[in-house]
Amino acid sequence: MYVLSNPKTSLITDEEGQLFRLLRHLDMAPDASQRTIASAIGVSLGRLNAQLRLAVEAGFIKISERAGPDRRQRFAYALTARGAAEKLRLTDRFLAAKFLEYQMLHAELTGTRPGLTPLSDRTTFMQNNLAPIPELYVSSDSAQKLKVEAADLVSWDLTPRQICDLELLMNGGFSPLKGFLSEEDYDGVVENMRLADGKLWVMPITLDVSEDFAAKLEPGQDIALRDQEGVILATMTVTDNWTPNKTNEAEKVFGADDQAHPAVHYLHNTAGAVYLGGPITGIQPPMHYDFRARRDTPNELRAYFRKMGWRKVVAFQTRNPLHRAHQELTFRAAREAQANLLIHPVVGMTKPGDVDHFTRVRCYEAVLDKYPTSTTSMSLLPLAMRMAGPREAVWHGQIRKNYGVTHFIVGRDHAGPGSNSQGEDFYGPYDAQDLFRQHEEEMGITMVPFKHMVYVQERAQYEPFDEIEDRDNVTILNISGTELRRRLSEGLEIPEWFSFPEVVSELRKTKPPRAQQGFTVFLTGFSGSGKSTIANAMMVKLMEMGGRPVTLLDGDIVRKNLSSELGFSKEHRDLNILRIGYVASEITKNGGIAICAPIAPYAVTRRKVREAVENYGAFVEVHVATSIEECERRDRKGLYKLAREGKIKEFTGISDPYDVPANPELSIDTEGADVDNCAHQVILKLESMGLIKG
Ligand SMILES: Nc1ncnc2c1ncn2[C@@H]1O[C@H](COP(=O)(O)OS(=O)(=O)O)[C@@H](OP(=O)(O)O)[C@H]1O
Ligand SMILES: Nc1ncnc2c1ncn2[C@@H]1O[C@H](COP(=O)(O)OP(=O)(O)O)[C@@H](O)[C@H]1O
Repeated sequence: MYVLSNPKTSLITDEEGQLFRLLRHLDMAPDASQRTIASAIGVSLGRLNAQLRLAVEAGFIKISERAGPDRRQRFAYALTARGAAEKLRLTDRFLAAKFLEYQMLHAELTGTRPGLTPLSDRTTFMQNNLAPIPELYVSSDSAQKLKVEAADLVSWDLTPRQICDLELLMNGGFSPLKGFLSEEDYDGVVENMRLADGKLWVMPITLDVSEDFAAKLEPGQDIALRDQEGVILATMTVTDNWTPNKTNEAEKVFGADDQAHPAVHYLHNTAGAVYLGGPITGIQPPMHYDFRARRDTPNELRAYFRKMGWRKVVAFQTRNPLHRAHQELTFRAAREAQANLLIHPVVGMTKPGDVDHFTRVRCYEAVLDKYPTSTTSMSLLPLAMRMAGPREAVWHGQIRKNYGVTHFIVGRDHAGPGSNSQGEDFYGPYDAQDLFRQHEEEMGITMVPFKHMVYVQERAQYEPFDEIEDRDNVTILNISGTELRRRLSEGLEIPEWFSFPEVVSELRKTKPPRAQQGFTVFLTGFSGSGKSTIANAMMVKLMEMGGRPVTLLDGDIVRKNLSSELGFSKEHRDLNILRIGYVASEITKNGGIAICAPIAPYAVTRRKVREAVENYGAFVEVHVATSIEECERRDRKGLYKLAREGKIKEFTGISDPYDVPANPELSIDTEGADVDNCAHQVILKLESMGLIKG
């Protein structure tokens, strides 16, 4: 048994010291022989043997037999996931002990008390924000070994948000966290923004999984964490496994259990029911193929600041394209703090509906040219935002501190989630600044607060709104995010005082005016109501106009090709409609027009298709509202007769349900109008929605 010291005190026992040296050596040089290890860590062979035995018993290392003639090299030793976690824990304690030792020695030599800032630079050790920060990765040799070992473990396939969280856990961006929160830490964070040991931490970073997955696990079991391609990124020792009270989490962390808040919506609809907690052993970072040169870990940024001699750095967090107001704000912040500037945009996950990060990074690169090159830098942060306003601001500050930044800009409504279900703001415009201020000192990063910046036409410059004394005598201009989106979607002018032409041109490329974007027309109604006939007429009219490719996904045609194996049970109909929805959303995403004409009898499924399409463009639901009597009278295919005779089962409108659309964009009465007129009604609707130009 190892005698481990009390983690609350900084003293380290001899045994811990030896264990640390052993684990460190095996991390750097797995497979070394006993002789090499003994000489590297300075112990006798006999003593090493005893140590190895203890470490194997504790599950920190594993022994394998090696083929070969040399008896002295018969065994190979390598770190296990548990050993790697133990090494990380000891590393922290070692650092703390060494710093304490340093401080005491410093105090003795300089006659000062420990904890005081040293009197002269000569005796200052490396500036706090520039010293390397502990990561959770093992060495690349050990990673190779652990990967093989982890292949036998139960695996969890990480969600996109968990991949973002894991990357920042592993690279030190979420320091002091060493893994996904334990239940005790989670409770502390939710209730009073502190970990169980009292350290400030405001955001629950939890590994949410399904109930089925959680039920398979034993306490203390190691699991492999894989990315969406199945690559093992880390292992985790599951120490905690619990069902959280999500309502309480929503109220305490996000301010209300209101699903208009994107993170609350995620919590209830996307996150798994059970949380797992435990330490992480990092094997490799998630792979990024985009903008690799613009991505830095906390240690890489710290090294960059060291190299550049940047002692003070002010960071600007953003999830939006930079416009002139932001540039002015960042200039002023850097001037006020007399610091260098880091543009630190989030490229992990932001608010649903935001401009995608590919477009944004191209915009940032265009704006970067307008800053003095030697004073400003840009780096991309793979964070999954929660839009938690005040708590999010503090979290952002802690993360930036880990990245070596000394100052942080907090503006109006920092990380605001928009309006709640009553149409009111979730947080006050300066709540984030207030909470940040309360914790600023403890975090060790200084806030640079900013008020709302507006453009004063007479002086042709941006000014903080509440500092404008002659407010009544000048013209104040401002374009809100909503107004900007409207102008972009309608192809209207965006003035130069608002944004840089390069940025506007990038945004226009990604978000062309509505009349050039893709969209989906979704016709629904009984069999024989006229869906296919109207759809065909519309397709011809749209093709005559030209400009965008038109694809018809008719019920019959889809059933012949995409869904040939399906019948007419509820499950099969839903599957059929979701497939149509998926294809339509892809067409819409790529700028085409999709016309769908299935019966689609279920409202819930139609709603899912709407949501999928609306991620990329407009969804126009058209109810072809021909009565069942008229459809039966027409009985074009003779199916109604068969249905009445019971020869076709589950026939929509006869022996199967149809949910009449409650709020379709258009409802057509085919009994009082001819086909051409019905198709024309749809065309007029598309025109009124700005989707086609008249
Ligand atoms: N039981 C039953 N109920 C409804 N319809 C039936 C059934 N059996 C076969 N058909 C024929 O299949 C066509 C409907 O397929 P859909 O893919 O549009 O249906 S659904 O949306 O998946 O419910 C439908 O074509 P349309 O007349 O073009 O609507 C029918 O011709
Ligand atoms: N105004 C109208 N719009 C569409 N179809 C109509 C109209 N008036 C009569 N019809 C007839 O109704 C039938 C509709 O069949 P179809 O388009 O195949 O319907 P669905 O695709 O909904 O099953 C066709 O025979 C069509 O000529």
